[in-house]
Amino acid sequence: MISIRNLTKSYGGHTVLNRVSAEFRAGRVSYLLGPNGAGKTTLFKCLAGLETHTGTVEFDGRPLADVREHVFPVFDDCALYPHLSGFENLHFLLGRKTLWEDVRTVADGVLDRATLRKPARALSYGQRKKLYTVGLLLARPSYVVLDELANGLDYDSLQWLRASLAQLKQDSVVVASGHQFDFYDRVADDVFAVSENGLSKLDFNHAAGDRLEDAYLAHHAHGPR
Ligand SMILES: Nc1ncnc2c1ncn2[C@@H]1O[C@H](COP(=O)(O)OP(=O)(O)OP(=O)(O)O)[C@@H](O)[C@H]1O
Repeated sequence: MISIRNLTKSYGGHTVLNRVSAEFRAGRVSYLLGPNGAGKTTLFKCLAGLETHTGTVEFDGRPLADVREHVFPVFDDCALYPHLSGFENLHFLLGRKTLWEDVRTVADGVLDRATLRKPARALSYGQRKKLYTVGLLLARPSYVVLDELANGLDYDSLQWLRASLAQLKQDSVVVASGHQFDFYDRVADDVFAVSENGLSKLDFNHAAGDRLEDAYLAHHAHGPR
């Protein structure tokens, strides 16, 4: 579990998150929704130790410093070393050499060998996203933080990503954000809204047919404005 307690993050005089608390549980995908600029990426940066903040973040009761190698954050830009090949970038992401045979077991046809041999600067936005997802599937980290991973993926890749997230969450805490409600409708187990400096858990049960758009609109109508 990832536990956040009274986390506050400000940039200069602008408070983005004000004393927010939440628990993201293992075996579930915790999905964060919220308008542009609400603070989703900022929260993820705090979870990954990339921003200073007040309040606490614990990973199964331990501070980030103790578990850092088990935390795998993926940000929207999917930063890669541009002059290195896809394979070499996987090496850096995983801390070990990665063979095509390893990739093939998880890539399921969405990323081929020739693409991984190209320098990363020649990869499309969607291919970079898929490279990171392959890295995740091979690393099997305990804590996964995904900022807009589904952005830019084609139809088949989205089906693969959905199945990949279902696999990943079996032994991980997965926290994700993104604006594609129709994709996350069948991915999200727990839903949190980031708005007005706050973070609140919404009533949502995808097994009962709940829709994220309805949950979002209800929160928007009745939540803090
Ligand atoms: N380094 C920074 N310095 C100053 N302000 C920042 C910085 N990073 C983010 N902000 C501000 O913090 C607020 C939250 O930004 P953030 O990127 O977390 O939003 P978001 O919810 O991820 O948005 P989106 O849905 O557009 O990705 C915004 O007002 C943004 O301008």
